[in-house]
Amino acid sequence: MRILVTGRDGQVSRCLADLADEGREIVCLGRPDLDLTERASIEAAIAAVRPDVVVNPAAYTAVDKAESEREAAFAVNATGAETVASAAATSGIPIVHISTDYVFAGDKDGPYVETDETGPTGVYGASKLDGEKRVLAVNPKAVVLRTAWVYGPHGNNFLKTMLRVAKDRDVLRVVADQHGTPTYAPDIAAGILAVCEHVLAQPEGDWPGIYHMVAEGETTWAGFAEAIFERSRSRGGPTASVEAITTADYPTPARRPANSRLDTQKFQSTFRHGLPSWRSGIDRCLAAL
Ligand SMILES: NC(=O)C1=CN([C@@H]2O[C@H](COP(=O)(O)OP(=O)(O)OC[C@H]3O[C@@H](n4cnc5c(N)ncnc54)[C@H](OP(=O)(O)O)[C@@H]3O)[C@@H](O)[C@H]2O)C=CC1
Ligand SMILES: Cc1cn([C@H]2C[C@H](O)[C@@H](COP(=O)(O)OP(=O)(O)O[C@H]3O[C@@H](C)C(=O)[C@@H](O)[C@H]3O)O2)c(=O)[nH]c1=O
Ligand SMILES: [Mg+2]
Repeated sequence: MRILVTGRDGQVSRCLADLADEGREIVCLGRPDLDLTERASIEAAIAAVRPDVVVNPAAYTAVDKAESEREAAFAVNATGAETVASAAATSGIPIVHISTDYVFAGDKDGPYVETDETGPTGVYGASKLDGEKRVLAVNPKAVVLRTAWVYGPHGNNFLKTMLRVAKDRDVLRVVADQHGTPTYAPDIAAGILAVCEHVLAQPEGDWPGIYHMVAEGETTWAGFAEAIFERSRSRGGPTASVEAITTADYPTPARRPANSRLDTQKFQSTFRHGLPSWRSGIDRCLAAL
């Protein structure tokens, strides 16, 4: 199996690269070689690599900055995603596209299922939602995987921010009224691989569509921070105590959903694969750092 992955230094791209082995070639290409805003660079990459499947985790992911850079966010997350999907479709190649829990408004009581109404609260979520629709419209062999709260050893994420800030401070104020599921990037990469294998094993199967793929369980950002510090402390790493605050106490340019828990039943039953608990990723991440 040969997989073309967009982006080279992203959290998920790097973890996919780590899964390459004999019989599984994983080619990660980023800017300037592959630029989501340059159709020619995508076509050239597909022609050169001749992949069995294309995976698209590259994205504009700066949630707050997107509020003032709407065009840049849509150029990558909406138009760029469409371009990757349509270039793949031209060669009859399936695409696995990565999306986000931030497509939801967050006012549902329970976990969101794939058929629930969307309603992004910010520009980033809106651009990702537009990307999902475009990908599904232009490539009949498209899988859209919505994941959430990604953390891992590579790149920037909430876990690394917490460890960094804890070096200088004893108490961190963290919002406790946004509910979701931290998901470890290497587990996301393994999940993507399971999807690729299924798609190639059953080319005519009934798999195209949207799926929710997050770790087991749920927490809040404050709960995640507490768990990070508990595990870090026990390993002799940086630690701090967490003061639970509300979203109103922590003003940001972009509004985040209060609830972005995702139901993963459809993903698990279709692809016969489940992700480990969000907690179990923390120790693995600290060990890898
Ligand atoms: N991070 C998170 O918490 C979550 C992420 N997601 C989604 O998961 C996917 C992976 O996220 P993650 O790995 O964290 O993202 P990162 O922010 O770690 O990486 C994004 C990558 O996209 C690349 N990129 C940006 N613009 C372009 C472009 N025009 N052409 C080519 N590459 C580009 C970046 O390159 P460069 O390094 O050069 O900037 C970077 O390598 C994304 O689609 C994201 O929307 C979903 C839920 C949560
Ligand atoms: C750093 C920090 C953040 N927060 C809050 C702000 C926010 O509500 C929440 C998370 O902050 P961050 O900016 O790290 O996370 P954010 O950029 O919102 O993360 C999102 O990224 C995109 C790409 C996604 O797709 C989402 O799934 C999600 O992971 O924690 C605190 O309360 N205290 C703090 O010290
Ligand atoms: Mg952020």
